[in-house]
Amino acid sequence: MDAVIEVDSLTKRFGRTVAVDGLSFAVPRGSIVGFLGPNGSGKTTTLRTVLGLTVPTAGRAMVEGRPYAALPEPARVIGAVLDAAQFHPGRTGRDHLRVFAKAAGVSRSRVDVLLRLVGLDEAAGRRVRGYSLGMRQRLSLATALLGDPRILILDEPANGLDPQGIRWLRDFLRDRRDEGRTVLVSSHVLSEVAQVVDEVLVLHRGRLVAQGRVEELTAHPRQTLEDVFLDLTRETSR
Ligand SMILES: Nc1ncnc2c1ncn2[C@@H]1O[C@H](COP(=O)(O)OP(=O)(O)OP(=O)(O)O)[C@@H](O)[C@H]1O
Repeated sequence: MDAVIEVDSLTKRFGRTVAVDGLSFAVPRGSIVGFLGPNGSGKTTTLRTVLGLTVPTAGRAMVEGRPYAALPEPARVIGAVLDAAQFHPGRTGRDHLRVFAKAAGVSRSRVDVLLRLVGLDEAAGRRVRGYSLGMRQRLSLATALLGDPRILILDEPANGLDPQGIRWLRDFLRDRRDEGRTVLVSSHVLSEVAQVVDEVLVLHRGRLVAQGRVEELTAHPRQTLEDVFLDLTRETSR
């Protein structure tokens, strides 16, 4: 397998909390992988480690064979939407992207390409303070794509989106995959991503409890992925 992300025996402790507990997995190139688990199961911590934002207690996370910090042109390799991005409310969507494009050494012309791609071209001249949550998510996605990265990491991108927004997001992810990109997308609500993912990783209390293609995990014809997920992550209160 041509793995673009490899997590190897990763452990992260915060004081006495074990957020990630000996986690290993690989993400194949050109796939959409769902990173699933209930609240507090360690998804964000893992994704932050892949992006070099959290230092592991033990183990490692590699991107295209190197730790994030050793990537020669990280913006061209991996783009991320981690949490509801912070936008300057008085800035227009276009200005927001221009500021980030400049910082990333990306040409201004790419800003308009991306605004069209995420369907914000008409709203680009409006201030972000008037944007809906869905529009902010689109702007975050455009920001993550500035460097034309081969890999996208999205932490709970469907949070707060309405059904149209979720459908738009699914189509958007499929289109990125069909361009040959790899997407690792986390969610604690399985139904948001079940239709679009090629594979899922199910996390529970910092450990991998299942990994595989959706149809492999739902061996029984009447069993849905939701059933499997709930079974695997029962007694989740922590
Ligand atoms: N900076 C931190 N300091 C202390 N504890 C932390 C920190 N970050 C995460 N944790 C703890 O580590 C555990 C895993 O958290 P994490 O955010 O990785 O889970 P998650 O699966 O992303 O959850 P959610 O779906 O709620 O975002 C939780 O118990 C959390 O409280």
